[in-house]
Amino acid sequence: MKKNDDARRNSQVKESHKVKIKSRHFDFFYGESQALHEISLDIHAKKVTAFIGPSGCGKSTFLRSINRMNDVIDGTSVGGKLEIDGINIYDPLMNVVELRKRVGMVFQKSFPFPKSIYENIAFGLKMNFKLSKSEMDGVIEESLKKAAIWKEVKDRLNDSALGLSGGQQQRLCIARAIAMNPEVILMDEPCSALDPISTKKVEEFIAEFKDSYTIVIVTHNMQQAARISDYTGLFYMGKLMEFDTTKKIFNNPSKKETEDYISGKFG
Ligand SMILES: Nc1ncnc2c1ncn2[C@@H]1O[C@H](COP(=O)(O)OP(=O)(O)OP(=O)(O)O)[C@@H](O)[C@H]1O
Repeated sequence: MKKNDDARRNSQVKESHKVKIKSRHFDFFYGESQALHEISLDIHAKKVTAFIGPSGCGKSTFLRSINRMNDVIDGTSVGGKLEIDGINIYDPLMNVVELRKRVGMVFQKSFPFPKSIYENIAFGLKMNFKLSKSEMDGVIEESLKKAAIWKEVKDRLNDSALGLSGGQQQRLCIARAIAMNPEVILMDEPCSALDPISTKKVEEFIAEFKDSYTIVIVTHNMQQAARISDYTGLFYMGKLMEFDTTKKIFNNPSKKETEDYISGKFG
Protein backbone atom coordinates (compact mmCIF):
# COMPACT_ATOMS: atom_id res chain seq x y z
CA MET A 1 0.00 0.00 0.00
CA LYS A 2 2.77 2.36 1.00
CA LYS A 3 4.50 1.60 -2.27
CA ASN A 4 1.36 2.56 -4.17
CA ASP A 5 1.00 5.76 -2.17
CA ASP A 6 4.63 6.67 -2.85
CA ALA A 7 4.22 5.94 -6.53
CA ARG A 8 1.09 8.07 -6.67
CA ARG A 9 2.76 10.89 -4.77
CA ASN A 10 5.81 10.74 -7.03
CA SER A 11 3.70 10.87 -10.13
CA GLN A 12 1.78 13.83 -8.69
CA VAL A 13 5.03 15.64 -7.96
CA LYS A 14 6.24 14.90 -11.47
CA GLU A 15 2.94 16.14 -12.86
CA SER A 16 3.07 19.36 -10.88
CA HIS A 17 6.64 19.97 -12.07
CA LYS A 18 5.30 20.13 -15.56
CA VAL A 19 3.43 23.34 -14.77
CA LYS A 20 5.77 26.25 -15.43
CA ILE A 21 3.39 29.15 -14.97
CA LYS A 22 0.34 29.04 -12.78
CA SER A 23 -2.30 31.74 -12.84
CA ARG A 24 -5.09 31.82 -10.27
CA HIS A 25 -7.84 34.47 -10.26
CA PHE A 26 -5.37 36.89 -11.82
CA ASP A 27 -6.74 40.40 -12.34
CA PHE A 28 -5.09 43.28 -14.15
CA PHE A 29 -6.00 46.97 -14.05
CA TYR A 30 -4.91 49.93 -16.17
CA GLY A 31 -5.72 52.59 -13.58
CA GLU A 32 -9.42 52.09 -12.78
CA SER A 33 -10.07 50.03 -15.87
CA GLN A 34 -9.99 46.27 -15.35
CA ALA A 35 -8.48 44.54 -18.39
CA LEU A 36 -8.26 40.99 -16.97
CA HIS A 37 -10.77 39.23 -14.74
CA GLU A 38 -9.92 36.18 -12.66
CA ILE A 39 -7.64 34.42 -15.13
CA SER A 40 -6.89 30.88 -13.93
CA LEU A 41 -4.81 28.51 -16.03
CA ASP A 42 -1.69 26.35 -16.03
CA ILE A 43 0.99 26.85 -18.66
CA HIS A 44 2.86 23.60 -19.12
CA ALA A 45 6.64 23.44 -19.26
CA LYS A 46 8.22 22.84 -22.66
CA LYS A 47 4.90 23.06 -24.46
CA VAL A 48 3.49 25.69 -26.78
CA THR A 49 0.48 27.58 -25.45
CA ALA A 50 -1.49 29.86 -27.77
CA PHE A 51 -3.81 32.69 -26.76
CA ILE A 52 -6.51 33.63 -29.22
CA GLY A 53 -9.48 35.98 -29.07
CA PRO A 54 -10.90 39.16 -30.57
CA SER A 55 -9.05 42.46 -30.46
CA GLY A 56 -8.87 44.12 -27.06
CA CYS A 57 -9.83 41.00 -25.08
CA GLY A 58 -6.65 41.03 -22.96
CA LYS A 59 -4.34 38.47 -24.60
CA SER A 60 -1.33 40.80 -24.77
CA THR A 61 -2.01 42.18 -21.30
CA PHE A 62 -1.87 38.67 -19.88
CA LEU A 63 1.22 37.76 -21.91
CA ARG A 64 3.04 40.90 -20.78
CA SER A 65 2.06 40.21 -17.18
CA ILE A 66 4.18 37.07 -17.25
CA ASN A 67 7.47 39.00 -17.42
CA ARG A 68 6.08 42.16 -15.83
CA MET A 69 6.45 44.13 -19.03
CA ASN A 70 3.35 46.08 -17.96
CA ASP A 71 5.27 47.51 -14.99
CA VAL A 72 6.53 50.28 -17.24
CA ILE A 73 2.96 51.60 -17.65
CA ASP A 74 1.98 54.05 -14.90
CA GLY A 75 -0.99 53.22 -12.72
CA THR A 76 -1.23 49.50 -13.41
CA SER A 77 -2.06 47.02 -10.64
CA VAL A 78 -2.75 43.32 -10.29
CA GLY A 79 -4.76 40.97 -8.11
CA GLY A 80 -4.81 37.21 -7.62
CA LYS A 81 -1.82 35.00 -8.23
CA LEU A 82 0.64 34.52 -11.06
CA GLU A 83 3.53 32.14 -10.38
CA ILE A 84 6.56 30.86 -12.21
CA ASP A 85 7.95 27.60 -10.82
CA GLY A 86 5.79 28.16 -7.73
CA ILE A 87 7.14 31.66 -7.03
CA ASN A 88 4.87 34.71 -7.15
CA ILE A 89 5.93 36.84 -10.13
CA TYR A 90 4.48 39.92 -8.38
CA ASP A 91 6.25 39.32 -5.07
CA PRO A 92 7.85 42.66 -4.08
CA LEU A 93 11.12 40.78 -3.64
CA MET A 94 11.04 39.39 -7.19
CA ASN A 95 14.10 40.53 -9.14
CA VAL A 96 12.44 41.78 -12.33
CA VAL A 97 15.72 41.87 -14.29
CA GLU A 98 16.30 38.20 -13.46
CA LEU A 99 12.67 37.41 -14.30
CA ARG A 100 13.03 38.99 -17.75
CA LYS A 101 16.22 36.98 -18.31
CA ARG A 102 14.25 33.82 -17.61
CA VAL A 103 11.21 34.98 -19.53
CA GLY A 104 12.23 36.44 -22.89
CA MET A 105 9.93 38.23 -25.27
CA VAL A 106 9.47 38.65 -29.00
CA PHE A 107 7.15 41.44 -30.08
CA GLN A 108 4.77 41.90 -32.97
CA LYS A 109 6.98 44.55 -34.45
CA SER A 110 10.62 43.62 -34.36
CA PHE A 111 12.79 46.41 -33.14
CA PRO A 112 16.46 45.68 -33.56
CA PHE A 113 18.80 48.22 -31.99
CA PRO A 114 20.42 50.60 -34.52
CA LYS A 115 23.62 48.59 -34.18
CA SER A 116 25.31 45.79 -36.08
CA ILE A 117 23.73 42.35 -36.32
CA TYR A 118 26.46 41.04 -34.00
CA GLU A 119 26.02 43.82 -31.45
CA ASN A 120 22.26 43.29 -31.35
CA ILE A 121 22.87 39.97 -29.67
CA ALA A 122 26.15 40.80 -27.91
CA PHE A 123 24.58 43.79 -26.12
CA GLY A 124 22.37 41.75 -23.77
CA LEU A 125 25.04 39.10 -23.32
CA LYS A 126 27.62 41.68 -22.22
CA MET A 127 25.14 43.19 -19.75
CA ASN A 128 24.29 39.86 -18.17
CA PHE A 129 27.14 37.40 -18.55
CA LYS A 130 30.90 37.39 -18.35
CA LEU A 131 31.93 35.73 -21.61
CA SER A 132 35.21 35.65 -23.49
CA LYS A 133 35.17 36.83 -27.11
CA SER A 134 35.18 33.26 -28.40
CA GLU A 135 32.38 32.21 -26.01
CA MET A 136 30.38 35.24 -27.13
CA ASP A 137 30.99 34.39 -30.80
CA GLY A 138 29.83 30.84 -30.08
CA VAL A 139 26.59 31.91 -28.38
CA ILE A 140 25.83 34.40 -31.14
CA GLU A 141 26.41 31.83 -33.88
CA GLU A 142 24.31 29.21 -32.09
CA SER A 143 21.44 31.65 -31.48
CA LEU A 144 21.41 32.81 -35.09
CA LYS A 145 21.46 29.19 -36.23
CA LYS A 146 18.53 28.27 -33.97
CA ALA A 147 16.57 31.25 -35.28
CA ALA A 148 17.30 30.05 -38.85
CA ILE A 149 19.02 33.24 -39.96
CA TRP A 150 22.71 32.31 -39.65
CA LYS A 151 23.19 31.45 -43.31
CA GLU A 152 21.73 34.79 -44.37
CA VAL A 153 23.86 36.94 -42.04
CA LYS A 154 27.07 35.05 -41.30
CA ASP A 155 29.08 37.13 -43.80
CA ARG A 156 27.62 40.46 -42.73
CA LEU A 157 27.60 40.31 -38.92
CA ASN A 158 29.07 43.81 -38.71
CA ASP A 159 26.44 45.37 -40.99
CA SER A 160 23.58 47.33 -39.46
CA ALA A 161 20.63 45.21 -38.36
CA LEU A 162 18.37 47.92 -39.78
CA GLY A 163 19.42 46.80 -43.27
CA LEU A 164 17.73 43.42 -42.79
CA SER A 165 14.27 42.66 -44.17
CA GLY A 166 11.30 42.61 -41.76
CA GLY A 167 11.33 38.82 -41.65
CA GLN A 168 15.08 38.73 -41.01
CA GLN A 169 14.76 41.39 -38.30
CA GLN A 170 12.10 39.31 -36.56
CA ARG A 171 14.34 36.22 -36.64
CA LEU A 172 17.23 38.35 -35.33
CA CYS A 173 14.99 39.39 -32.43
CA ILE A 174 14.24 35.72 -31.77
CA ALA A 175 18.00 35.03 -31.81
CA ARG A 176 18.50 37.94 -29.39
CA ALA A 177 15.89 36.49 -27.05
CA ILE A 178 17.24 32.93 -27.10
CA ALA A 179 20.87 34.06 -26.66
CA MET A 180 19.93 34.87 -23.06
CA ASN A 181 19.02 31.20 -22.59
CA PRO A 182 15.49 31.89 -21.38
CA GLU A 183 13.24 29.23 -19.90
CA VAL A 184 10.10 30.86 -21.28
CA ILE A 185 9.63 32.73 -24.57
CA LEU A 186 6.63 35.03 -24.90
CA MET A 187 5.67 35.82 -28.47
CA ASP A 188 3.16 38.60 -29.11
CA GLU A 189 1.81 38.12 -32.63
CA PRO A 190 5.33 37.48 -33.92
CA CYS A 191 4.21 36.77 -37.48
CA SER A 192 1.51 39.37 -38.00
CA ALA A 193 3.80 41.61 -40.06
CA LEU A 194 5.57 38.78 -41.89
CA ASP A 195 5.17 37.23 -45.33
CA PRO A 196 4.29 33.51 -45.54
CA ILE A 197 7.90 32.37 -45.98
CA SER A 198 9.15 34.29 -42.95
CA THR A 199 6.11 33.09 -41.01
CA LYS A 200 7.00 29.51 -41.91
CA LYS A 201 10.55 30.04 -40.62
CA VAL A 202 9.28 31.34 -37.29
CA GLU A 203 6.85 28.42 -37.03
CA GLU A 204 9.67 26.01 -37.87
CA PHE A 205 11.75 27.51 -35.07
CA ILE A 206 8.87 26.91 -32.65
CA ALA A 207 8.36 23.34 -33.85
CA GLU A 208 12.07 22.53 -33.70
CA PHE A 209 12.84 24.01 -30.30
CA LYS A 210 9.60 23.56 -28.40
CA ASP A 211 11.24 20.88 -26.26
CA SER A 212 13.83 23.39 -25.06
CA TYR A 213 11.54 26.25 -24.05
CA THR A 214 8.10 26.96 -22.67
CA ILE A 215 6.56 29.04 -25.45
CA VAL A 216 3.51 31.26 -25.07
CA ILE A 217 2.22 32.89 -28.22
CA VAL A 218 -0.55 35.38 -28.93
CA THR A 219 -1.91 34.99 -32.43
CA HIS A 220 -4.86 36.17 -34.50
CA ASN A 221 -4.19 33.40 -36.95
CA MET A 222 -6.40 30.49 -36.00
CA GLN A 223 -4.64 28.07 -38.35
CA GLN A 224 -1.34 29.03 -36.80
CA ALA A 225 -2.63 28.33 -33.29
CA ALA A 226 -3.97 24.96 -34.45
CA ARG A 227 -0.69 24.11 -36.24
CA ILE A 228 1.86 25.02 -33.64
CA SER A 229 0.35 24.89 -30.16
CA ASP A 230 -0.30 22.13 -27.65
CA TYR A 231 -2.70 24.19 -25.52
CA THR A 232 -5.00 27.04 -26.49
CA GLY A 233 -6.80 29.65 -24.42
CA LEU A 234 -9.62 31.78 -25.80
CA PHE A 235 -9.86 35.21 -24.20
CA TYR A 236 -13.03 37.25 -24.49
CA MET A 237 -13.69 40.65 -22.89
CA GLY A 238 -10.88 40.24 -20.36
CA LYS A 239 -11.94 36.76 -19.32
CA LEU A 240 -10.60 33.36 -20.16
CA MET A 241 -13.52 31.80 -21.97
CA GLU A 242 -11.97 28.35 -22.40
CA PHE A 243 -8.58 26.76 -21.96
CA ASP A 244 -7.71 23.25 -23.03
CA THR A 245 -5.56 21.19 -25.31
CA THR A 246 -5.47 22.66 -28.79
CA LYS A 247 -6.96 19.45 -30.10
CA LYS A 248 -9.98 19.79 -27.83
CA ILE A 249 -10.43 23.52 -28.45
CA PHE A 250 -10.39 23.11 -32.22
CA ASN A 251 -12.21 19.79 -32.54
CA ASN A 252 -14.62 19.65 -29.66
CA PRO A 253 -14.77 22.87 -27.62
CA SER A 254 -16.89 22.83 -24.48
CA LYS A 255 -18.32 26.31 -24.99
CA LYS A 256 -20.47 27.57 -27.81
CA GLU A 257 -18.58 30.90 -27.79
CA THR A 258 -15.34 29.04 -28.52
CA GLU A 259 -16.92 27.18 -31.40
CA ASP A 260 -18.39 30.42 -32.76
CA TYR A 261 -15.08 32.25 -32.51
CA ILE A 262 -13.12 29.45 -34.14
CA SER A 263 -15.61 29.13 -36.95
CA GLY A 264 -15.45 32.88 -37.56
CA LYS A 265 -18.96 33.69 -36.37
CA PHE A 266 -17.67 36.53 -34.20
CA GLY A 267 -14.46 38.41 -33.59
N1 LIG B 1 -1.38 50.89 -22.00
C1 LIG B 1 -2.70 50.75 -21.82
N2 LIG B 1 -3.39 51.66 -21.10
C2 LIG B 1 -4.71 51.53 -20.90
N3 LIG B 1 -5.46 50.53 -21.39
C3 LIG B 1 -4.83 49.60 -22.12
C4 LIG B 1 -3.43 49.66 -22.38
N4 LIG B 1 -3.09 48.60 -23.14
C5 LIG B 1 -4.22 47.90 -23.35
N5 LIG B 1 -5.26 48.51 -22.74
C6 LIG B 1 -6.66 48.05 -22.74
O1 LIG B 1 -6.74 46.76 -22.15
C7 LIG B 1 -7.64 45.93 -22.86
C8 LIG B 1 -6.91 44.66 -23.34
O2 LIG B 1 -5.95 45.05 -24.30
P1 LIG B 1 -4.89 44.02 -24.90
O3 LIG B 1 -3.92 44.79 -25.72
O4 LIG B 1 -4.38 43.17 -23.83
O5 LIG B 1 -5.85 43.14 -25.85
P2 LIG B 1 -5.47 42.11 -26.99
O6 LIG B 1 -6.44 41.00 -26.86
O7 LIG B 1 -4.04 41.76 -26.94
O8 LIG B 1 -5.79 42.95 -28.29
P3 LIG B 1 -5.17 42.89 -29.78
O9 LIG B 1 -5.50 41.54 -30.31
O10 LIG B 1 -5.89 43.98 -30.51
O11 LIG B 1 -3.69 43.14 -29.65
C9 LIG B 1 -8.21 46.78 -24.00
O12 LIG B 1 -9.43 47.32 -23.59
C10 LIG B 1 -7.18 47.87 -24.16
O13 LIG B 1 -7.76 49.05 -24.65
